[in-house]
Parts: sequence; C-alpha cells; structure tokens
Amino acid sequence: MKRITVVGAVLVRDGRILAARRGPGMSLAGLWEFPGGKVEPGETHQQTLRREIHEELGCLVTVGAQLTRTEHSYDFGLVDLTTYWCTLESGEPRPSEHDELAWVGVGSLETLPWAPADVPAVELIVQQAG
Ligand SMILES: Nc1nc2c([nH]c(=O)n2[C@H]2C[C@H](O)[C@@H](COP(=O)(O)OP(=O)(O)OP(=O)(O)O)O2)c(=O)[nH]1
Repeated sequence: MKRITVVGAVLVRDGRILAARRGPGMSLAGLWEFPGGKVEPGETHQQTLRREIHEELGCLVTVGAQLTRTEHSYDFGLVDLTTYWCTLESGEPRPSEHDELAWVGVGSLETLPWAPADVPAVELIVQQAG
C-alpha cells in the first residue's frame, strides 16, 4: 500500500484550535483536518508546514513541539500523520483550498467529523487540556 507522509498544524490562538474542512474536490471531502500536507523530498517537517500553511491559508506559522504521530489506512493509501503545535506568526488564516475554517474550543473539538487519521491527535489534545 502507498505510504503518504503528511504533517498537520495544531494552530492555537486564545485557547482555540484551527480546524479546516476539506472541500468537495478533495479526497475525504467534508471531513475536518489540521491544515498541512504531504512532505516533499528533501523537506523537513517544519519546512513543509510553513510552506503548506502559507499556500493554504496565506499566513505564517511558528512550528513548535510534536504532538503525536499516527498511521491510518485509507482505501487510497497509508497516511503517516505527524502533528505539531503551532502559533500564528503573521497574517490571518483565510481558506483557499478548504471550504471552511473554524477556531474551535477544546471542549467542542470532538463534535466535528474529523478525518480518521486525526482522531488520536484530537483525543490527545482534549486529554492534555483536562
Ligand atoms: N493536511 C492534512 N491531511 C490529512 C490530515 N488527515 C488526513 O487523513 N490527511 C490526509 C488527506 C490527504 O490524503 C493527505 C494529505 O495530502 P494533502 O493535504 O496534500 O491533500 P491533497 O488534497 O493534496 O491530496 P489528494 O488526496 O487530494 O491527492 O493526508 C490532516 O490532518 N491534514
């Protein structure tokens, strides 16, 4: 099965976390995810996150500590997802590829339909806050 290495940004501001909904043209359409994307050859995870967030949301982030790493098998491949805590450095996130963005309080995070690969990270965030 194809292995897809992906990084996701857990972007925090004022105690809320940015969730992004995948648009109709994308795989996993309608599910929520952490903004980010596939790691390209030669890139560090930090470089990928800064590049992807700039492309997708038009802002710059500072990448902090790793939250977790999980694997999930979809019909299109095995996604190896590493998530990092991030903060906003400059600019305001605006969706260009996602159909919706939401700043979600930790207490509401688990009410969103997340991409399956993200569920362990979401659970960890909720546990760490409690
Ligand atoms: N960016 C991101 N991708 C995620 C997350 N969870 C998850 O399963 N994925 C999947 C969706 C995609 O298959 C892949 C990330 O690729 P991508 O964000 O570059 O997606 P894409 O639309 O360019 O890829 P495609 O599947 O449409 O070809 O990982 C997540 O939290 N963030």
